[in-house]
Amino acid sequence: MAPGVPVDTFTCSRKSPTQKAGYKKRAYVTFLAGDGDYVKGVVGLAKGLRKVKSAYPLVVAMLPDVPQEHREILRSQGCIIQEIEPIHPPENNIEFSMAYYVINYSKLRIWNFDYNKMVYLDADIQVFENIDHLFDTPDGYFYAVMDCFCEKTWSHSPQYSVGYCQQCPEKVKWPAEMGCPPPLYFNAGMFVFEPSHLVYESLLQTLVITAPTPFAEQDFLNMFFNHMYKPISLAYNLVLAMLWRHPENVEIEKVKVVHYCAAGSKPWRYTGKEANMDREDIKMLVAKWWDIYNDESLDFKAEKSAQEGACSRSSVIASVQEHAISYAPAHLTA
Ligand SMILES: O=c1ccn([C@@H]2O[C@H](COP(=O)(O)OP(=O)(O)O)[C@@H](O)[C@H]2O)c(=O)[nH]1
Ligand SMILES: OC[C@H]1O[C@H](O[C@@H]2[C@@H](O)[C@H](O)[C@@H](O)[C@H](O)[C@@H]2O)[C@H](O)[C@@H](O)[C@H]1O
Ligand SMILES: [Mn+2]
Repeated sequence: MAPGVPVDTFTCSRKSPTQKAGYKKRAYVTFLAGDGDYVKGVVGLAKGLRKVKSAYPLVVAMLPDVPQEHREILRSQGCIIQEIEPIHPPENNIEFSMAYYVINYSKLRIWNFDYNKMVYLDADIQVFENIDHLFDTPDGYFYAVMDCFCEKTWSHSPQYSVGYCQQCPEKVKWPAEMGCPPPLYFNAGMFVFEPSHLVYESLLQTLVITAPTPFAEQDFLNMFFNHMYKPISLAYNLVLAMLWRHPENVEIEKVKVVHYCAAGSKPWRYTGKEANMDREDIKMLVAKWWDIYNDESLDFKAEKSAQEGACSRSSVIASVQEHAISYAPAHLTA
């Protein structure tokens, strides 16, 4: 029998110099797959976070099919590249709302990252005001913004068939004969979470026994985290369709984060031809995205960061700034 190993061999944990007691490893994280043009979204996001002087880095969870050239572009913009392997859903004949959603299950790898708290942002998101205070939300919850069921992409759902939307639950009430209304449902383009190897294992074990559904990993995450989901204000993830579906819920001057997820709204592919894309507010938001993308003063400057060192001015400011987190209005969390 092998000689007993002293118990304390397993209990002592050697901390790296930066991992001092109480040090919280935090970062924004996005996801990049394929050799297409979403890399422009990540560049825009990296520059947007720099423009608002975020104190935290942007990690890119990257699939193997991202070309070397795109990796270099993102490294040159100060992104931290974290290679991940794809995650495919169980064998199925489901028709996803968008065929490419099948690869979005790979997002689940971020739960296995070595950070205490992260803010996930899709690559088609732009941050126009500093949201670092989200890292100070109380632990133990899954923070995200409530989605809308009114777009045609939801035509498969019972909500869409009865005309019900959680954004206006009183407008068309959920029919009593259909039982309880669906649980609050978040858009998975932006969320605040705590990576955990235990949760990661549970996610993967649950995934293999869960039949895929039209909104792929977004549906899966809503099911998995339903018990700890805490809705936060639309200001943190303006799903563009809200502008024409629920304008009464949108205070555009308070919006900090814009999610270019409506059909035809990806700024780097924008033509203005799809439905609603000729709206003045859409044109303004697309132009705002391009202003940041084209602003060379926002390009990453390695030497400047090195001089500022780890404790950059913005990280000191971020650590002392107090911010009230605006949660979703009460009527939306009934
Ligand atoms: O070819 C693709 C498609 C999607 N994505 C990533 O997957 C996320 C989710 O896809 P998308 O934002 O298009 O979904 P939507 O929010 O529009 O439904 C994107 O933001 C990207 O981060 C990617 O990297 N390459
Ligand atoms: O893989 C499923 C995707 O589902 C979500 O996008 C949808 C959703 O918001 C619908 O409600 C809208 O109608 C639709 O336009 C939009 O594309 C997430 O943004 C994305 O990150 C990803 O999880
Ligand atoms: Mn998106």
